[in-house]
Amino acid sequence: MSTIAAFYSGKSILITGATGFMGKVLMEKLFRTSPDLKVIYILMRPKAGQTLQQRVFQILNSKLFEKVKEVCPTVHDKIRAIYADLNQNDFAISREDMQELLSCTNIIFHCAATVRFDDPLRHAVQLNVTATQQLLLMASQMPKLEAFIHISTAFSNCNLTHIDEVVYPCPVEPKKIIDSMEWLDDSIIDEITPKLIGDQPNTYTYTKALGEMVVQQESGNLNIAIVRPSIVGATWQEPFPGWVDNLNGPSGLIIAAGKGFLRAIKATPMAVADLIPVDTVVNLTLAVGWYTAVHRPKSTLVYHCTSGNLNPCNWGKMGFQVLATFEKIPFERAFRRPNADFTSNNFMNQYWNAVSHRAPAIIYDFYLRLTGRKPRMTKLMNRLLRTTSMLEYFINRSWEWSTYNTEMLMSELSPEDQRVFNFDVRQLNWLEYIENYVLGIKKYLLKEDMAGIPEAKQHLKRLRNIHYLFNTALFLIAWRLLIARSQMARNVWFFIVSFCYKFLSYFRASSTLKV
Ligand SMILES: CCCCCCCCCCCCCCCC(=O)SCCNC(=O)CCNC(=O)[C@H](O)C(C)(C)COP(=O)(O)OP(=O)(O)OC[C@H]1O[C@@H](n2cnc3c(N)ncnc32)[C@H](O)[C@@H]1OP(=O)(O)O
Ligand SMILES: NC(=O)C1=CN([C@@H]2O[C@H](COP(=O)(O)OP(=O)(O)OC[C@H]3O[C@@H](n4cnc5c(N)ncnc54)[C@H](OP(=O)(O)O)[C@@H]3O)[C@@H](O)[C@H]2O)C=CC1
Repeated sequence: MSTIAAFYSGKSILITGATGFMGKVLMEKLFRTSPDLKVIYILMRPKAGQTLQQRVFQILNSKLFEKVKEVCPTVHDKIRAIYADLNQNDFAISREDMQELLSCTNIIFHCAATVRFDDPLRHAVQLNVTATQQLLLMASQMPKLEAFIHISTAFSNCNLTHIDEVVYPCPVEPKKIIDSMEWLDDSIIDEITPKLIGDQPNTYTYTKALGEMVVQQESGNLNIAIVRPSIVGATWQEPFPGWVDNLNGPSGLIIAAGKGFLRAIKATPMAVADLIPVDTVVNLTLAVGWYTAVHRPKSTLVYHCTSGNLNPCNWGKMGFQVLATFEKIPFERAFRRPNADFTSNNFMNQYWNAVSHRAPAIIYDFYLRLTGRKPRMTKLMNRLLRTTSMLEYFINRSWEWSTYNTEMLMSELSPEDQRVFNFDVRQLNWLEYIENYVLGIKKYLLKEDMAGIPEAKQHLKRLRNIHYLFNTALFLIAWRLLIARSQMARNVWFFIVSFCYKFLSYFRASSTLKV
């Protein structure tokens, strides 16, 4: 039996962010491999009109949990949803719940965070720094706690190009930032944000770096580890390939490209696309939980969960494979044919934005207005361009992450654990993975039926014909205008026509001779 799976049996595990992308996969794997675990406490809030119980019910009834329900029929009873809002003092947890958490918890996985790049600094600090500090305080009062695993990001130090598995100091102490958020008003915070974040690209990476520092400074006697995944993508293998349920990272852009909205993006084709499947991150996280609790390393170990140094793939190859997959598995009701191009030149990027994004949106909105409908394409396009501009930082650079700790951990695992908790990305076949990723987006995010593929292909053919017709008409109009204005263009035109005529005459004469 797997040593790691056995370790989690009988344990009470606390997870923050369990309703998020990574949190769900973490819970699924825990229940599937250690069905005898005692309980999983999930700190969560009601959302979108759903109570805690409704949210849990929805998660457990999703496709992701189908296998779990076979292996662990009592899964409903083993989840304890605890009302908590990480934005509030003491997380607004009731006294009884707090008592239970403090006295029973064995392992903590802290996944909750705001992952938005444009969150106001105050909010990002509250969730990614202050909440981490409060959770550590709670952890320090848990007599049975064996390990605290903090999920950070490989980009928390993306202002560096070579990143080691260490916590780097931040220019301003996290405590000072937390204190200042209490008395500064929003307008001043907005004004000083660019100065504070310095060479970090956004408030997300900045606050994740501060969060790591808090973890290191306040670790006390706790057994703590930090896991740093890079760009987390759909599942590779488990519980099945291609599962994804949110638009973060590449997923949103793959949809935009597949639906024909995204036609060009400023990206460096040779830059490393450091994508990592979510099930790989979860496997490493569970292995880290076990190792930290059992081996109790003297200091806080950082584990990079990245693919670039072991099995690199670049954005050019990834983009090509995404487009190739659209040929086989097109998305339904595309706006234009999928044909996204990478450009590393600023001027060309502006040009394509005007010609391939804004102009078609304006034309389409004009058509909607003419037919008495509400225009919406320009708004959607502006949103897409804002999103691409925010992601540009990450697709035009390459980073090198050292993975000594991660490799050390791999060597510590038994062959059975290496199989059950596989995080060796050298075995990943990118082409197959990307194809499954696109398929997963179609099935689980867009909820499109596979039976609709022939109709989607027909639709793309129609779009291609419209495209050719439109281009031919445009060319003829431009040419007609040119001929009317320029003697030179007229001469070229007559030369081409007479050349074609001569060629045709020669061709006809030679074919008559043969007969
Ligand atoms: C050929 C192709 C090549 C592809 C090539 C790809 C390259 C791709 C590189 C990526 C590189 C990242 C590298 C960092 C890796 C980390 O460590 S960070 C973790 C990942 N974090 C992210 O990706 C967050 C990025 N996103 C954001 O920050 C914000 O969404 C943006 C980009 C600022 C956009 O904000 P916004 O315009 O205000 O839009 P927003 O309100 O968020 O959402 C618009 C709509 O989408 C929905 N939505 C937004 N997010 C979600 C979600 N997660 N789930 C479901 N619905 C959502 C909203 O509900 C909303 O719908 P409506 O309410 O309008 O109906
Ligand atoms: N996705 C990625 O590409 C990467 C993610 N990471 C890290 O991995 C971790 C998980 O990310 P991911 O799963 O993708 O993120 P998601 O955005 O999918 O999930 C975030 C989770 O945090 C919870 N949360 C947010 N605010 C609060 C709050 N005030 N109170 C209670 N819970 C809250 C959310 O709950 P709710 O459902 O109620 O909103 C949700 O469960 C994060 O720490 C992130 O920084 C690191 C690298 C890349």
